[in-house]
Amino acid sequence: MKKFILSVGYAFKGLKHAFATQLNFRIQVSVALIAIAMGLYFNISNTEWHWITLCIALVLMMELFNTGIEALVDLVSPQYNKLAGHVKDVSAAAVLIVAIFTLVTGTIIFLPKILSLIHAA
Ligand SMILES: Nc1ncnc2c1ncn2[C@@H]1O[C@H](COP(=O)(O)OP(=O)(O)OP(=O)(O)O)[C@@H](O)[C@H]1O
Repeated sequence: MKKFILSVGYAFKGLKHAFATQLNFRIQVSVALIAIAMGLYFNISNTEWHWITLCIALVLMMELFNTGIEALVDLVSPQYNKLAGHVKDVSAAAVLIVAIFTLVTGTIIFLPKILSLIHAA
């Protein structure tokens, strides 16, 4: 049990480190909070909450993996290395894919609600 609590502590240490050092992670957390506020405002359905929370989890998870991979590349290859560059680029591409998926999902869920709010005004 003590080992489990320690592991959770290390995970929170990682979160704190990513938040303190990564501007992108702070932006993504802010966007996630805005999405949650919009979900509450528009009173979205359970299914829509599932999609929104899935997107939030995927984006934050991919950014954390990307941060870890970047740190590992910098550790093992501080000098310019073509392969090291590829590793970072591919890792960044994974974040991009999830970001596009999130943008599409957010648009499908929120755009009709925003438009009907505008029309009702
Ligand atoms: N050691 C390296 N060898 C070759 N190319 C690299 C190396 N380090 C970085 N690059 C290239 O520069 C790009 C940007 O790298 P960088 O480490 O600045 O990442 P970043 O996405 O700007 O991350 P952050 O700003 O969060 O540190 C990489 O995607 C890669 O193309």
